[in-house]
Amino acid sequence: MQSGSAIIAQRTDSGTADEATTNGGAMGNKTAKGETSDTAEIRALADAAGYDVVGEVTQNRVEDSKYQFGRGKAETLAERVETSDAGNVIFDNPLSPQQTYELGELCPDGTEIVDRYRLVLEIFSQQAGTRRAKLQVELARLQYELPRVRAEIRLEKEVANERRSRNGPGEKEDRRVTDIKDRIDRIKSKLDSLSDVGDRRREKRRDQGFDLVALAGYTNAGKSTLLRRLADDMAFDPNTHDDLHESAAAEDRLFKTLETTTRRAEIQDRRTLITDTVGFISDLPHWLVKSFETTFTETYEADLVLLVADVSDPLTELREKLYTSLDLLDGDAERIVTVLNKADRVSDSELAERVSGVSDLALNPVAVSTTENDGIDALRERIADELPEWETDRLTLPNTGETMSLLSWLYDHARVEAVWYPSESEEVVVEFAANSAIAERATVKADAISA
Ligand SMILES: Nc1nc2c(ncn2[C@@H]2O[C@H](COP(=O)(O)OP(=O)(O)OP(=O)(O)O)[C@@H](O)[C@H]2O)c(=O)[nH]1
Ligand SMILES: [Mg+2]
Repeated sequence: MQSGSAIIAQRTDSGTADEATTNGGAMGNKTAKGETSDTAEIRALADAAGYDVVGEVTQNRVEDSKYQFGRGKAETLAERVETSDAGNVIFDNPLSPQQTYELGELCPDGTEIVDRYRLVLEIFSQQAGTRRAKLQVELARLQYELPRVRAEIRLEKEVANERRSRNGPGEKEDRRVTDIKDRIDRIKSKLDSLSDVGDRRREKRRDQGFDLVALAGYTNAGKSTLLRRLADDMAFDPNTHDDLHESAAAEDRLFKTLETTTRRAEIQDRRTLITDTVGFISDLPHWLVKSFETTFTETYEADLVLLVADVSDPLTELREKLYTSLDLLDGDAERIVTVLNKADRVSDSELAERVSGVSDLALNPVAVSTTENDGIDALRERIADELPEWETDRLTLPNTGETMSLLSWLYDHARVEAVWYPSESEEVVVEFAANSAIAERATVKADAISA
């Protein structure tokens, strides 16, 4: 038995986020009157894409191959669309190309049939701001289209064969497929070159003594808000750090963040760069997740991942979201600290219940309220604890100008613990702690001075 649901919706004029925003409470236990929790997430997604939802139709039964719903339900849906005068039907589940076609035939002329994947693509393309995000969305869209175009060609061929037509679709349609494939290849190679840039940038940042922290988690968990809370207000040189932005946009809306934003934060005495990433959601197809690979790479290659979750979600939902997030992180992330955010929305006993209820998924989670600035200091301590240990090193150098400039380089890139000038010698001794890249470079520099 599978449950299917569809919502009937109307595009708002602007199609933009702001006007369509309701609170993200559209999810889970916070459902408004008249909507079932079954449709909460698809409603929130529709809202994020700029639709006004005017009704819903749900059914519990085995999926029907023609309409996804059984015929009776599909007809009810079509009638409801007719009377509500809405132009869109949005299915929570993916639809096959045939189902999309059949539903289009059944509903009033001009009704747009949208499924979950297409809806997510719509949101993504509205949100994509940077070149990389645009390319990723375009890649996802082409990958969505490819099997559909293939199916369309198959259907056309069948129809042509039935009519015994001699001029059935041939080369021309095949070209539609090759066109899409060519575009996919081109976009992939562009993205590859952009991710090389990302690799080099990450390398360089480690060399500069930064620890890399990534924020990950379900959409609307509060990642961008937390980034702003943790970050220093320091402006960065846009020439060397072209993905560092003053702000990470936060809004109570699904998929607000579609590209990575990195900001600098001093955590205890560690200089970190914290990167905000695209939010997760369940039931996303593999190709869609893959198209955001460059975003995920930031997460995999970070020294530490903060997995943010909304602790005010009911326990089952919280568990599902954590599970989805961990699954997407795919065991690749080395160190994960789970942050249970929005603690201000639950009572102490509810919080305790959630913490013990997720103990198999999240060991020692940190509960915080980002908006109330509660628990943030404890989180900072925890981050500092979990970052890879710094090496402690001692260098003995001649007391020269070159040594002084190495010393000032160390002040910039490491934590200088002590400097002393042993009497009876013309030497300087410096003791410092640093990440391995910095410690290695310091040794190389010191060797050059002593040689
Ligand atoms: N009550 C409460 N609300 C919070 C807290 N932290 C964030 N929020 C709200 O949650 C909503 C979502 O926050 P974002 O920071 O945009 O969430 P996100 O995880 O970046 O979302 P995506 O970019 O879509 O993945 C916003 O309305 C925030 O104001 C918190 O500690 N308590
Ligand atoms: Mg965000």
